[in-house]
Amino acid sequence: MSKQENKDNKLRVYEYAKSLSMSSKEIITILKRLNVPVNNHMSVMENETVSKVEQFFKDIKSNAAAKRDGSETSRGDSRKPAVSGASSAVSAGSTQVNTPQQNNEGSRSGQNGSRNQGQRPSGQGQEQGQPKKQQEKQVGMNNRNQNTPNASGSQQRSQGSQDSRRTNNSGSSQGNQQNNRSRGPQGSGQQSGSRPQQGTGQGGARSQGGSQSQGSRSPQGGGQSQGSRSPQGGGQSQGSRSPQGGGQSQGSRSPQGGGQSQGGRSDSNRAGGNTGGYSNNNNAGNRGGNRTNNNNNNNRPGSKKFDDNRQGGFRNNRGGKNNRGRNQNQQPPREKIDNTPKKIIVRGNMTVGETAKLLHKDASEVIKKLIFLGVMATINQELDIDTILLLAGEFGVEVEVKIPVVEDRFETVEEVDDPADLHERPPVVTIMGHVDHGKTTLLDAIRSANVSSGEAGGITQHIGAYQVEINSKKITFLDTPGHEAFTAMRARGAQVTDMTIIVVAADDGVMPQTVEAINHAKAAGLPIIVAVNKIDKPEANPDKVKQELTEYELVPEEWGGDTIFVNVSAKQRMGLEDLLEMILLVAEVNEYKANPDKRARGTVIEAELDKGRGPVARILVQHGTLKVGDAFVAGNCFGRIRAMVNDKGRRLKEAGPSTPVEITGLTEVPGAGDPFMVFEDERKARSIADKRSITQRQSELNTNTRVTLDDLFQHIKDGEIKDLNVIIKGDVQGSVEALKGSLNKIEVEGVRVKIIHSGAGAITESDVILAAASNAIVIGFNVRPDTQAKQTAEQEKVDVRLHRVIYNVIEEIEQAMKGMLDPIYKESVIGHAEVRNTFKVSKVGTIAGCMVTSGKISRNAEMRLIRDGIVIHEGKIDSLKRYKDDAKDVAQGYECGITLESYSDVKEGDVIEAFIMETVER
Ligand SMILES: Nc1nc2c(ncn2[C@@H]2O[C@H](COP(=O)(O)OP(=O)(O)OP(=O)(O)O)[C@@H](O)[C@H]2O)c(=O)[nH]1
Repeated sequence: MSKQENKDNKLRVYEYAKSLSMSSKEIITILKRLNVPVNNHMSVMENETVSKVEQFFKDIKSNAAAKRDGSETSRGDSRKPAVSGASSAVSAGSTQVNTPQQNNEGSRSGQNGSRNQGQRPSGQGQEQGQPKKQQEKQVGMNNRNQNTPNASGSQQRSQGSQDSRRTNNSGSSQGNQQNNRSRGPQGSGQQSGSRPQQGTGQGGARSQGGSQSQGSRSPQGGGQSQGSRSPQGGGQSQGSRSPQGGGQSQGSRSPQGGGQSQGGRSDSNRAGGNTGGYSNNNNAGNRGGNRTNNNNNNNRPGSKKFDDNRQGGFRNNRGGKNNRGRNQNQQPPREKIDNTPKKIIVRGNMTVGETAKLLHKDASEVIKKLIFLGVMATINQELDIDTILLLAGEFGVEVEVKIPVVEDRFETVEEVDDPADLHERPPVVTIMGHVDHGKTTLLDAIRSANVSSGEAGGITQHIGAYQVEINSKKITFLDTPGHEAFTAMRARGAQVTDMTIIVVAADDGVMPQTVEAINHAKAAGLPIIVAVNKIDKPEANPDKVKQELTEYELVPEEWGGDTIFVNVSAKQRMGLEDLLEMILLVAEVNEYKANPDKRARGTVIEAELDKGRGPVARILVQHGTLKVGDAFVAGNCFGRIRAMVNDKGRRLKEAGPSTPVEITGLTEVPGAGDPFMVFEDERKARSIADKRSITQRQSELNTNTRVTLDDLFQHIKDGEIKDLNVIIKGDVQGSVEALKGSLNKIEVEGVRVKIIHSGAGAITESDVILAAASNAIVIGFNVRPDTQAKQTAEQEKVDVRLHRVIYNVIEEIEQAMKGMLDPIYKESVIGHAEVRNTFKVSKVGTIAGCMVTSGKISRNAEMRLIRDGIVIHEGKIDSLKRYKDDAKDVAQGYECGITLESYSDVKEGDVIEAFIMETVER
């Protein structure tokens, strides 16, 4: 209406486009698509044409609305307002209306429903009910615009409502904030405003609206905005519009403004703002400032489509370019969406940048937080897991640390189970003690006692470990006699035992191996039970044993200590039950538990190649449950459990924690103490086993297993050497014998010298080869290796020691065995200084005025004076000065004065080379 009525009463494309906040080109395109002849932006749009365009919009709108309705139901309310806004925008002519509504929906649930409904219907209602096409057009436009203020704006125009706009503006200006807030409403407000203007009788709608939303506001405000929306739907279509048309528009507008302004403060304001609608929007958009703008902005993205909210934009345009400008300029930054993850998974150290990315934060933000935590870091700096944990905590992000399992080193991975998954398991017990104190007899006695009591037939087989049952509780004994197996396993990192029974013969008392066993058990941190054996013997003196053991901090309970002592006779089978009960008591106290509900893991106790069955391994299941058919890795071998038997010779299908079993199905024979673990399938097991053997081979290659005197002590310490193999070559047989005699007497820390070969004459290549084969060192007394021997020794890394004094040989070997060889020193040049001047000072000598040309000169360094490439003096620096001050160090590029200790023949051009002697690690 407005445009047509305005000016020459002709609506031109550009005007129409402008009224829709669209480009002329867009309208032309639409017209062409509708097969309406059009030349350019100045072409006149007949009513019929406008109707067609509006119908086009409407179609799009209804299609989109239908789609959206479908999708909305599925999406639910969870959508973010922005998203909904966009979708609504897309949805066509009614979009703007929708948009606001949706926005509202997002923000306020109450209004939404009504608005939406109102809006859509309004579009339709208008068309149907409006007598004039123009109205329709406007409506159509409104529909588009409806959403936006534009629509209303256009209407206003038509009605000469400019004044009202102004008023509106004023109103809106006041109510801006509100308006702003009520983005959605604004849209709707506009519509409503516009509709009435259109004379469609929206007024009625308004009145309704008034009642709806803004009871509090002025009826006008409320009536307008809401009326327009929800009512629009119903009200409009039903003739309520017409009556309201003019009166409303005018009346309502100005009041609207008022309503807005007032409303602005209260909640109703929003409504008011909304209602104030178009004006508000305009104002809001323009003046209203940011929030409104925000609304607009928010709408904009969606509004790119011609249906959109943009229309609101048109108003803005109308309101003045400034508005636009403002809107644009003032576009406040979009609210940052907090996309901080709830939880992150960390698999190791990460740089600050990587961490920031994971936390969805800017690196700068992370760096700030780190500073706050006292960590100064750059973006590329690596953060350890602890720091990442701290950092994530600061952002309220949960961290799951998942260190990738090095599968081929599975024995190094400690498994942590949920305490709820842990179940009691039998204790695993080892028996240790001095030779002949009765370990084997005791083990046999316990086993046979148990067998005879619990097992029919009593046939047992030796599988390296066995279980006995007492008081319905099981105890697992490792029956590898002596402590060797135990210590060997420990040396391999296998901790299989829970407690140790130290057997001491009551007639013999504490002996060296008793002490050794105690020390081993203590080193492993195991509880100790002392079994005082052979009490059947008349000369047995258990108290003496107790007394002796107090020296090793094993004090019986009756004497105030906490060590359990049990008197037994393995031979007579006395006290065995007491011993077993005590074991259970210790187990109860220590609560040995394991998770039986996972794949099995354990240790190989013994393994051998059985003629009939192939490789057989006795293993102790320590975690999880081992099942027949499980694929596994044992050491560097793999296999699939073919059959499994327990210590009683019974076939088992499953074996839980602390169960010793003998398994078949291996491809090779693993070593005692090898770790055992089940894998998901045989292929995996094979690849893990392969990797393990490669790693082992590599580490074997890397380690120099050849013994030298320099690392002898280390080998001794590691328990790798019990005998130091030596080959002696001397000038004469007499000196060789003398040397042999002396070396044979050396024994340090249980390690002895073992002479594997000796003779008179030079050291030959065959001596060196023998030494290499038997991991020996070669001692040459007054002899030298021949050239070939020298080369082979270097190649084979055989340690050849040459001496002229017997005493020195003995001392060197002894020191090496004690790890007390004199340290080796290496010279390290630290800098050079060039003498530029010399000054002779009485009592001081010659001061060399120098320039440090490389490195540094240190006061404490040793020096050599070089003249023309020849070392003419070696000694110490006496004094080092910078100007008049003593200096500790003078760095490159600085001048200094140097005097040398007991040497004053320094000349210009000489070079002073400073060096220090450094200790070299053996
Ligand atoms: N009288 C008596 N003799 C016992 C008792 N226990 C073991 N013996 C005897 O002591 C000797 C050594 O017993 P073993 O069980 O072989 O001792 P061990 O500690 O296992 O010995 P090694 O395996 O060599 O370390 C045997 O002759 C047993 O018969 C006991 O309680 N009373």
